[in-house]
Amino acid sequence: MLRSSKAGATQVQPTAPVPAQTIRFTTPVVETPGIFLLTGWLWRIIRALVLLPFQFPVSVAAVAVSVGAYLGFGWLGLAVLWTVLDLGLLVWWRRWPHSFKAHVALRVLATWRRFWIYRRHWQPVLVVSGLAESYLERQYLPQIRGVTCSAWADRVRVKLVAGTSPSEFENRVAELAHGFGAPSCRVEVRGPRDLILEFPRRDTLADPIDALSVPDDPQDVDLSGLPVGIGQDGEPWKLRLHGTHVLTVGVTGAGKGSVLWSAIRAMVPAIGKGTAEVWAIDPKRMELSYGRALFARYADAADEAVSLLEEAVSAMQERAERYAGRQRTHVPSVRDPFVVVVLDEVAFLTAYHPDRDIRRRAENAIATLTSQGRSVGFCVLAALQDPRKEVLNLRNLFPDKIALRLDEASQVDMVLGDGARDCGANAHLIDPDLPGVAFVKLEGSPVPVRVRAAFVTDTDIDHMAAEPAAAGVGD
Ligand SMILES: Nc1ncnc2c1ncn2[C@@H]1O[C@H](COP(=O)(O)OP(=O)(O)OP(=O)(O)O)[C@@H](O)[C@H]1O
Repeated sequence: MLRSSKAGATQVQPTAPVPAQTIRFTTPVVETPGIFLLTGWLWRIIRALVLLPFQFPVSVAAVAVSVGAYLGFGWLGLAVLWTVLDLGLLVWWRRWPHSFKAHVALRVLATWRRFWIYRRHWQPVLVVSGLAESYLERQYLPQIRGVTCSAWADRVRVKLVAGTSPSEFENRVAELAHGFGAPSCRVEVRGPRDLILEFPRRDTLADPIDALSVPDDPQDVDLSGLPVGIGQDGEPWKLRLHGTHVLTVGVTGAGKGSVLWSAIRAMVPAIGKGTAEVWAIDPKRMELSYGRALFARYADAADEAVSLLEEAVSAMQERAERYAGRQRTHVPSVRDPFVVVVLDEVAFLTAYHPDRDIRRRAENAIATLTSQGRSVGFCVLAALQDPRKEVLNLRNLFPDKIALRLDEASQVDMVLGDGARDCGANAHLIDPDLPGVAFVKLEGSPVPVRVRAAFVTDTDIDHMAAEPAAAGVGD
């Protein structure tokens, strides 16, 4: 019925000119001659063959030597060659396992994963996640420049399509991780159009870490790099306290206590010698009270805590006055020890306490300590559950921050700075079964790295407290 012209409906072919448009310009379709296609393919094959020895020198050499052995000595020659080669590899593996792992095992693994995981899935994953670019009806994909493997992760070096930015990858870390079957993905920008995608193969931080050993000699305590845990790459996580202030943020049960205690533990020899002091504020009375013998000052009630903070401010100012015009940096000594004010749940004093005067005094003292204490050997190491500005508007006075498990995605950038979540610091996705796992920005690393604090048990604290007590700390 509708097809009938009597019904008043006119059928118009989509490509037919509409009456008002008598000439319609369209792009002519020109068929590519077969010779061009063939030449294109030939060029690619020749280029790949020429580049092969440079890209995979060991594999190409192995194939070339095998072919030579076969041509020269037949099957027997080939069998002898491979037997000798295998025995050589066996001896290398048994005798120098680390070198074998770095030069053989991880390289073979990288080649395998490059082709089997990344090359094979590259186009579908990038197209579906929206990282393929189209221009004049042609599709452009970022290129894989290389894949390397470490003991725990694959690092895929990528050349970006001109005109795109790393933020497009940063916004799709979840899609990439799922697409390549990895637990997470981290983006590291190396230079223009050059970035690395890091895909862990397994979680190296899945098992709790026992309290780390403490050096016997106080001289060996490095206050600018105290070992407090392990990084995802298996290297020690070193926390700087001297010359900075540290804010540790995490929901209840995230493991803030383990960060505080690991830092205190790493300082024990210096505490024993008297070149470092811990002034502890413990509003919950649960976290720090166990190791009271280690602390030069301790307070739990709010008014005492504020007095302690004000005392720290006075001591800091007295030291600054003495140093003025004479000394620009602090060197820990028994006369002028490095003082760490450890503040558990700082919001109790600055936001939750009902007395306005307590809140104001606490905030003033913390602001003074954090803004003036660094160069004269005073450090504030604070723990906090809720990083919002309403709770702690002083958070920007802490140069170093640790993001343990957080409640919301938006809190990641509040703690670690803008763009941290885009780089893969998904602190809000940390497994609740992994207390002590955190994201931190380390010196020398432009992107946050995943770490786990060592777990200091009550027994460890007992042992720690025994030695400095003997040395007179806490009297
Ligand atoms: N680094 C760690 N490794 C393994 N287990 C840990 C670690 N840190 C904490 N835990 C476990 O998680 C529990 C909670 O840790 P912790 O009390 O330190 O959390 P928190 O963040 O301080 O919580 P709250 O704010 O409620 O005090 C601990 O009792 C311990 O069993």
